[in-house]
Amino acid sequence: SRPISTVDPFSHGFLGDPYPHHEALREAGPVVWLEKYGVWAMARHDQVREALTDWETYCSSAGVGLSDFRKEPPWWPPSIILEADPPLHTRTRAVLTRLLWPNAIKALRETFEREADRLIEKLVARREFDGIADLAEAYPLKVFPDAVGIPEEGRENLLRYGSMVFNSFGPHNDLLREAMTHAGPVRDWIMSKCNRAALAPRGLGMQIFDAVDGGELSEDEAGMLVRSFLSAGIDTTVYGLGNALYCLARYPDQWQTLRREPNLIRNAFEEVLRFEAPVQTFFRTTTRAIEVGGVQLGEGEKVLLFLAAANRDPRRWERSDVFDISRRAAGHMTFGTGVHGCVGQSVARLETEAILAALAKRVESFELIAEPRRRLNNTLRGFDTLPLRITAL
Ligand code: HEM
Ligand SMILES: O=C(O)c1ccc(C2CC2)cc1
Repeated sequence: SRPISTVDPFSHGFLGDPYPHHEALREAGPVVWLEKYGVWAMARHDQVREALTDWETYCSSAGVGLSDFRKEPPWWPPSIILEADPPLHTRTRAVLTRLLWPNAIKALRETFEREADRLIEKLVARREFDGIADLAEAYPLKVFPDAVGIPEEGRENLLRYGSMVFNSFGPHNDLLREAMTHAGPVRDWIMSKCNRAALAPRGLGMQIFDAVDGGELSEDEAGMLVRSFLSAGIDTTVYGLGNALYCLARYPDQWQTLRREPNLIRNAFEEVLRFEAPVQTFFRTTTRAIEVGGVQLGEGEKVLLFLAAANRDPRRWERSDVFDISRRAAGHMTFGTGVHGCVGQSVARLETEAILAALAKRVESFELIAEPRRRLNNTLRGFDTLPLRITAL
């Protein structure tokens, strides 16, 4: 017998307030059958970590969304890194790992910190602003596309494309349909940036094409990896930064601790990622029959991994529902883990830490002056608006 749940994890109700549903899924068993979609769910830390680590049993090449690429045509040409298994994945991942290595991040640090200081000085002068439009979107849309080497005009397409990408990992619901309304022009804009002619000479994008000249990639593969940067590198950090601002405004005592101890900034972002994961879920597909917690999974079955539920599993975390920037937050699943663990996490950390450091130098306190509105998405969790007022130091 297998534990069964009738919950719809892509409904507005679930996406709006997932935590009670996560708790129910964790308590139902190590693996639970989701009747609504005919897929398995794993919500406990141990099972999520195990599935992400065992890429041979739980593969990515059938897609990391609900759709099984072997049974229905993918909506986009599959990513040659996210939606690939070794050996293809090993070669493409090696290129991006080298480009985003700590040395590369050091080269970006000065620029990212200068841009953060400039933006925060402007916002402190304004006193009231929207934490999403004026900060969480504005900053990543400036610094990362600059680093990749694409021009300024048309960058709002990056947000539209992110919404298409992250909603496409879910079912054909209203959120996906809404995201796809202008899919054609948005996709054309994105693909127009994924070639040598569109990229600045020494940016991260052109560095991918340098790997072609070194014989590691084909010209087409290089274009696909630039698409990966433009797909993964913006919306994730926008939602992550927005969630950081929300947590620190919602728990002012944590902000006061952080402001007084800026060396906690790195750990504070890790706790934000654990407590309010911007990326909530990903799928895998079984490559063989396997028994989990006494339950038999068949070959070719989709498994929905609830990263955000694993992050609050009381089997792994003390006071798992408490936002505490002093706890050891390492071990959260929000960057994934194993061979597909986020290759851009150093960029994400650099962006968020630069903003938090710029705020800690100038802001005594900040508060929500109205109820924030959520931006629902099949994969991402975060806000559409975050009305903030700050008090300068
Ligand atoms: C807070 C920000 C971010 C979060 C929460 C995040 C989360 C994730 C997660 C969960 C995965 C694993 C997906 C899986 O296992 O199927 C992943 C992979 C990936 N991320 Fe990130 N990411 C973030 C920022 C970034 C940035 C800034 C970049 C680009 C520089 C990036 C590029 C990638 C790529 C290319 C992969 C695929 C890696 C692979 O499959 O080997 N991400 N990310
Ligand atoms: O390679 C890609 O296109 C890609 C798209 C989205 C992500 C999400 C996990 C951050 C990662 C990679």
